Amino acid sequence: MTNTQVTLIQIDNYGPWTVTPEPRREVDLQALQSRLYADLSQLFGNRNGYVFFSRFDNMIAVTNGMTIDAHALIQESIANRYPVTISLGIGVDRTPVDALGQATSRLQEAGSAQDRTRQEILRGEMLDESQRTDEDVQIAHFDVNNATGEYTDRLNEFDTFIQIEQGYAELMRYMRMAHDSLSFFVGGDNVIAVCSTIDRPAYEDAVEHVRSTVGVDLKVGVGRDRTAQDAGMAAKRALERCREKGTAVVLDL
Ligand SMILES: Nc1nc2c(ncn2[C@@H]2O[C@H](COP(=O)(O)OP(=O)(O)OP(=O)(O)O)[C@@H](O)[C@H]2O)c(=O)[nH]1
Repeated sequence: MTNTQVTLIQIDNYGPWTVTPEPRREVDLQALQSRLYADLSQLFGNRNGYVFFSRFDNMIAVTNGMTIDAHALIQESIANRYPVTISLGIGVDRTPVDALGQATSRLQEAGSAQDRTRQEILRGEMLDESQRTDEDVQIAHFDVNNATGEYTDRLNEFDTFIQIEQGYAELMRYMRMAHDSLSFFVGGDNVIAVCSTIDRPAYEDAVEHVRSTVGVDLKVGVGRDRTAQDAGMAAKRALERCREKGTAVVLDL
């Protein structure tokens, strides 16, 4: 049974900051957002967590095994290096969506994302060490079949992007609605889903749903472990076995 610890990362009062004292250059905001994502990816990654960029002003991390002190250190490190601060809300639940819901409530209860006085909130529930098991995190790594031959080598980059994004949009909605799971585009033709306890037929249904709805062919490798990093690596190895065996779904559970 999965038990996911999710951290919502929110830049404090970012909207007003982007236009104070007047609108800041968009290229500078893009550089700030991508550097912040890169740093958070490394800071959480060094502690076996995964960070996904979602909207960049908000990011979602899977943080099983990370303590409140580890979160506080990351928060301090960002405040020391950036012109903005971050708030962190943490939740734990059987499904990733419910864990994110709890993490979100912690921040919403503390005030608005655009409240000048709501800064560097650090609140939430953490998995107790004694509760943790090797089944806590289930990660599915989805990949478009032959994206290079079908799209990259045939279409211009924008039309390729539309195809990949359509597959992603359909998959993220399906996994959210049918399985309370969170799917994130991670570049190229890859989507990583943080899942609830899902079995093989459900993954087969997800792949079939995306194929029949938007015509994008996927394969998926699934892994499970104590941390996002270990489950994610197991998923990548399972995806390689999809390639070797020519099958759509390989579970390493
Ligand atoms: N983020 C991320 N990107 C990847 C990964 N593997 C491949 N990519 C990206 O995805 C693109 C497509 O690579 P593949 O999925 O290996 O190629 P493909 O043409 O779809 O071939 P098959 O997947 O074997 O059917 C690559 O050019 C990379 O940009 C991965 O593990 N993570």
